[in-house]
Amino acid sequence: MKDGPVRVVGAMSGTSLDGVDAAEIMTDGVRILEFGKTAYRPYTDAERAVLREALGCWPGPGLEEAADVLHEAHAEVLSRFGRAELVGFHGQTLAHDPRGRGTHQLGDGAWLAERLDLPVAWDFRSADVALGGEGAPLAPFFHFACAKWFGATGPVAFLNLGGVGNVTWVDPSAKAPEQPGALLAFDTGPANAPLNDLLWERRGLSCDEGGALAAAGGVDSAALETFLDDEYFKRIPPKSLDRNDFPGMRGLVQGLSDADAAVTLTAMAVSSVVRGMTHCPSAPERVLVTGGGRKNPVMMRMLEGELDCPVITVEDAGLDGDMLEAQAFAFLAVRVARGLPTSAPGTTGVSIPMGGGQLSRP
Ligand SMILES: Nc1ncnc2c1ncn2[C@@H]1O[C@H](COP(=O)(O)OP(=O)(O)OP(=O)(O)O)[C@@H](O)[C@H]1O
Ligand SMILES: CC(=O)N[C@H]1[C@@H]2OC[C@@H](O2)[C@@H](O)[C@@H]1O[C@H](C)C(=O)O
Repeated sequence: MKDGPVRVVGAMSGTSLDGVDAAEIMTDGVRILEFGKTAYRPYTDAERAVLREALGCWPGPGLEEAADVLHEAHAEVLSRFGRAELVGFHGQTLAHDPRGRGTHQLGDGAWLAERLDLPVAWDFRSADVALGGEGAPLAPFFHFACAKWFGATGPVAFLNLGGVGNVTWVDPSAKAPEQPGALLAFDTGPANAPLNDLLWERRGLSCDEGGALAAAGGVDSAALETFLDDEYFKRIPPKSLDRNDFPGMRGLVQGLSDADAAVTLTAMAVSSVVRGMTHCPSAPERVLVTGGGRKNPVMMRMLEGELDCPVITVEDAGLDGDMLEAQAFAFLAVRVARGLPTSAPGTTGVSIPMGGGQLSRP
């Protein structure tokens, strides 16, 4: 790849299974020069059902239909961009068990490279897991570049409220993200996934739009306490989660009305973030919220009430909270192509800073 900044497009299909986000940035893999075009390709209900069916599966036969759905959705959304130097393709996490069977992102970057006639960086997580890391979260190196981009002067935290929640504490005075002490990142707990699953099962809806159902309910504090007793919250980070790692959550809200169950699951997401923040090396000056949960006013109000530092959205810092993960995998793609590290002891717990990912050329 030529030296200096390049135009790169990243694509992410997240754990909430809503669709594919894609975004272009101009970067040298260290600094963000410019944010560019973005695009979103929602899954149809039928496509989502195919992907849902594949959740929990490890590589092997039987995933052809899910792979077709994923590949075609990506090919379509990525065809909306002008010619880029490189594509970053996260794929769809189907299973994540870093201390056991590994991590599995559905999607073949070599196929996509042929289809788009472009180099594709992909399989971002497995090398980190193979070297003893959690394989997630990986957005933190990009969060570091974002903090530099908007000129943060003191520690800040990025909080992603997707299907799963994750936080990145950033010290923007560090020279590089792989420098010891620059970053601490980890998954906080389940965020929107259990809420979406509840709404889907009970009402055939994809999410609690605007937190409307939660706003009408009351938190069941016994269920919340039981949830917070889980040993995950005591574990020292880095640590990561699979989408369905808290299977007992459903049972905890089973006997509750729809509204009480929704607000209790919302409170569980928020309380796990609040617990998580106690692991940060110092109180951040601000928490910048990204991901779909920032559009849920009940979740946001609870966070503001429970965290003792200002809570803002990433938009307040000039960023795009719908596209941050797609942009992250564009940024990481350039780091993969240039042999730069993509994870470090503070982000995935891997023993030394390391570069993951594969690069496939057409
Ligand atoms: N207007 C809204 N009201 C309530 N919830 C919303 C709204 N918009 C989005 N969400 C929630 O945010 C989710 C999508 O968030 P996001 O796109 O950040 O998840 P993801 O990227 O798939 O997940 P992850 O970051 O775990 O990979 C939706 O499934 C929904 O639960
Ligand atoms: C294994 C996996 O896909 N993890 C996702 C998931 O969704 C949110 C959270 O759990 C985070 O750890 C990660 O995604 C983001 C993009 C990351 O790697 O930073």
